Amino acid sequence: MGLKIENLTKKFGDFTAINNINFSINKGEFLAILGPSGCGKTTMLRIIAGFEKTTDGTVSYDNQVLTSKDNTVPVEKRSLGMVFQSFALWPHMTVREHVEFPLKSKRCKMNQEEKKKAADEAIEAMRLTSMQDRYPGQLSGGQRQRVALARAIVEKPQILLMDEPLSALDAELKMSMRREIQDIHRLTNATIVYITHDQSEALALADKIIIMKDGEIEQMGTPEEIYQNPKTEFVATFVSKSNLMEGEWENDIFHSKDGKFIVENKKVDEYFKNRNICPVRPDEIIITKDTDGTEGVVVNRQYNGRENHYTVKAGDVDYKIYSSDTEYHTGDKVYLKYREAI
Ligand SMILES: Nc1ncnc2c1ncn2[C@@H]1O[C@H](COP(=O)(O)OP(=O)(O)OP(=O)(O)O)[C@@H](O)[C@H]1O
Repeated sequence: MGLKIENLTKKFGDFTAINNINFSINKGEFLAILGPSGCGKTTMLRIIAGFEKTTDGTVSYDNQVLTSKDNTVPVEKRSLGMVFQSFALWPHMTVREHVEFPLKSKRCKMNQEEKKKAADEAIEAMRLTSMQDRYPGQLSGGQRQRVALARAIVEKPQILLMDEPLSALDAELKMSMRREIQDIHRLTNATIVYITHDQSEALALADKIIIMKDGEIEQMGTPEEIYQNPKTEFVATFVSKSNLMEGEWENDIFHSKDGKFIVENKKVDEYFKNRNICPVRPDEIIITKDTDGTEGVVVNRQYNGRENHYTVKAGDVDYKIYSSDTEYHTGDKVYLKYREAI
């Protein structure tokens, strides 16, 4: 077994930041912990790293207890690499000095030749060879984060902890750095715990995702399970921006309240069926002029290059719809239907 968290609870005074969490992932798996601000993601990561004590419960890796209420293996004795949102680089150290820094610790058992080889490999893996003598002030944001990544992997740690490593970068750079993170996972085969509040990042990178809310796990699963088969309203709306349509389920067929929006052949969790709700993603709704759908009015339209994001008001409810159709405008009367998966 890789990383195992059992009955983990963390209180700050009377406030419970982590409430009795349990999960495990295999060695070499990439876990993303996804949730809104304040849900306890960073606290969880800090406990796994050993920066923070627990109030209750244990963290183990490879069947060795790293953290429990009474006993904590010091951070420097854990085989960990860490990357933070802020990069955490020192202005007076070159790229190479940053990457070599972890190798100077007493726990590093490599000889000089092995250390040089490890630094060379990490620098090359992060494509920093030509700039290894530069200082952080002479690097772009993406290059700085590559230095932080090279430093994190130079000791070949078993566990890599990443706290929103891409959130300080602009949108385009974020996309290209995802490749870097995937390469690191492939090269190191480390067990990765990756904190983010960006749904698309978690879906794109992780083998498993945990959705956290108010210090608890809402759902854990593969990206496909989380996206296609949410088990709570929070997961449905937070991850895939689903509309929560009210109506009635009869066996496997859903009818909206007006009877005109009919959903068939969609896998929906019993949780929603029992509440007579159908989560419908914005890309699963078609806007049409055919009058046999649910009637509404376009109240907002935003073009994002690939598709339009429409808001359609039907009764009291605003529905989000992503569509490649450009012909509808604010104020238009339209009808909504379910788009079955092809
Ligand atoms: N040292 C502390 N003392 C008191 N409360 C704390 C402490 N550290 C965190 N908290 C509280 O615990 C909760 C969880 O914080 P945490 O930093 O883990 O959230 P997060 O999900 O990482 O949020 P963000 O995405 O904004 O960083 C928050 O309500 C926070 O105010």
